[in-house]
Amino acid sequence: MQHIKIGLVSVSDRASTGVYEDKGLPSLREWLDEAVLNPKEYIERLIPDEQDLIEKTLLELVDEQQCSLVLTTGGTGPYPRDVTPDATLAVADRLMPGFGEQMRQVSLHFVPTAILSRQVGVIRKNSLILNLPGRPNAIRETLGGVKDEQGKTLVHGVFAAVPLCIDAIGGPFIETDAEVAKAFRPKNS
Ligand SMILES: Nc1ncnc2c1ncn2[C@@H]1O[C@H](COP(=O)(O)OP(=O)(O)OP(=O)(O)O)[C@@H](O)[C@H]1O
Ligand SMILES: Nc1nc2c(c(=O)[nH]1)N[C@H]1C(S)=C(S)[C@@H](COP(=O)(O)O)O[C@H]1N2
Repeated sequence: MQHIKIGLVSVSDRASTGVYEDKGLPSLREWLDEAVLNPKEYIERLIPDEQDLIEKTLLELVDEQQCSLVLTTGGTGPYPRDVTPDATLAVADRLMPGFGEQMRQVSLHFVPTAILSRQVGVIRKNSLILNLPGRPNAIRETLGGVKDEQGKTLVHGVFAAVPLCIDAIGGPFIETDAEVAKAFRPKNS
């Protein structure tokens, strides 16, 4: 299996200044460890809600570290200091609107305020960047989707589409644990 480098960015004023312990990075790692079977290297950053710094961090993770996937958590809402989507759009080569659309759809199954997240998905160079909401539970919810008590998928999480997207931009072939997030690749793709 191919090695994959993944950038993880927790954007939170309070977690980055120690007001509370950051649960964003551990939750991202925990979910990815369960879902992705490839050997993985995580590059992690915990930063405040500052647009310049978020942009610089994304540029470093994509251009210098060459992460194939970058997941951010936090700072996607309507509050004045929520600027993660703005920073992500500023470094984007191409928009992938389906990721934001689907995450809001999935999240509506958990919270009626799902539509307040301005989260986006974009491609920069050979990297896919996805914004996730800041509540630690939102990571599992948006990536994994909605499952019934037997674990059967009721609504797909967005991770089902991540491996094919990364194939398309020249990244490593991602294999997943189908119980956690079944990667969908159309036949002959
Ligand atoms: N990185 C994090 N670690 C732990 N808990 C978090 C984190 N981010 C958010 N939360 C929890 O989710 C709630 C809502 O998150 P939200 O992103 O709206 O925080 P916020 O109001 O933007 O503040 P901050 O940027 O300081 O985290 C927070 O009050 C907190 O309980
Ligand atoms: N799956 C999921 N999506 C969610 C939420 C959540 O708890 N779970 N919270 C919503 C709320 S209350 C807000 S304000 C927005 C933005 O959150 P953020 O600023 O922490 O990124 O995400 C929304 N999307």
